[in-house]
Amino acid sequence: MTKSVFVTLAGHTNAGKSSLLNAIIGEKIASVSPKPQTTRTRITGIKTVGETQMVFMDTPGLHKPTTKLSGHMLKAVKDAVADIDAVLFVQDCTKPLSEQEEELLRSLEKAKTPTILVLNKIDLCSDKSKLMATIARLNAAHPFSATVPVSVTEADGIDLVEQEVMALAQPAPHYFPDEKFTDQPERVLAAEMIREKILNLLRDEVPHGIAVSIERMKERDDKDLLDIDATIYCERESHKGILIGKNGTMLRKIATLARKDLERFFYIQVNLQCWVKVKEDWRNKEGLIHNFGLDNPE
Ligand SMILES: Nc1nc2c(ncn2[C@@H]2O[C@H](COP(=O)(O)OP(=O)(O)OP(=O)(O)O)[C@@H](O)[C@H]2O)c(=O)[nH]1
Repeated sequence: MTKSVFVTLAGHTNAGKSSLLNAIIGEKIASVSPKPQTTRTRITGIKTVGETQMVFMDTPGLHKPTTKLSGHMLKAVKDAVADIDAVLFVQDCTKPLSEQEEELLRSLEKAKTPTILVLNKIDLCSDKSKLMATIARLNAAHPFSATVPVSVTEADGIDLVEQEVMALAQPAPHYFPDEKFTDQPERVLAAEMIREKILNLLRDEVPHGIAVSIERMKERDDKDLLDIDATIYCERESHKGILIGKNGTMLRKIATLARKDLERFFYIQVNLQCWVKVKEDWRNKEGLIHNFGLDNPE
C-alpha cells in the first residue's frame, strides 16, 4: 500500500534547513550560504523510498520583517506550516530559541501538528552534557514528537531524520512521480544556483539586494548544449560595479561557478551568459517582487 507524508522545514534563519533538505534529497535543490535569509521561496523536495513518498517544503528562515520582501517571506512560512502532516523544526544547537521561533512552536502546539526537533550543528558542540541539557530544556518547553541531534555538514544523523519522517506517513497515493525529486521549474532552480554563488562570493548589503531572472533556457537542436541567459538585478549602480568587478572578473567568477553547478545538475554542457541590471529599491516594490516570482499569491 502506498503512503505519503508532507513535511515543512521551519526554524531560524541560518539554522541549516536548506542544507538538511539537500542532504535528505541528495541533490542541491535549495540555496545554502552562511548569510541569513538565503531561502526566499518555497522549494519542494521529494523523496520516495519503497512505498513511501516524502514531500518537503523549505521555508525562509524566521526573522523580524524589515522590508516588504521579508513580509512576503514570513507569510510563506505561515502558509507552509498550515495544512501539512508534520514539521521538521531545525534549530542550531548553539543558539537559544528566538521570539519568532517560540511563537511558531506555540501555534504548532495549538494546531497539534507533529513537530520533530532537529538539533543541528552538533559538530560545533563539543560538550555533550550541554547538548543533553539543551535537548531536555527544549523538550520540557514544547511537546516535540521526536528529537534528532544531527550535523548536516558531517552527514551525521540524516538517516534518523528520514526514519522519523517516514514513520509519520499515512496510506495515500504518491502525488508526484517516484523518480522526481523536486517540483520546482528548472528555471527557478537555475536562478537559485546563480544567486547562491553571488551570496557566497559577495559580502555586505549587495547580495540581499539581488534577484536573478532566467530570460532563456534552451537546448540546442544540433548538439548537447544548454544555452542559459540570466539577468542579475541589483538595487544600485554601485552594486552593479561590484557584481561585475574589475574588468568583469567578478561576473566571470560567478558565471563559471554557476555553470559548473548547472552542468552537474542538468547533466549537459552549459553555455551561461549573465547580465547585470539595476532596478532601484525592488525589494519594496510589490510589482517587481511579483515579477521575480517571490510573492505568495492568496
Ligand atoms: N558547522 C555546521 N554548519 C552547518 C551545518 N549545517 C549547515 N551549516 C551551515 O550553516 C549555514 C546556513 O545553512 P543553510 O542551510 O543555508 O541555512 P537555512 O536555515 O536554510 O538558512 P535560511 O535560508 O537563511 O533560512 C551554511 O553556512 C551551512 O554550511 C552543520 O551541521 N554544522
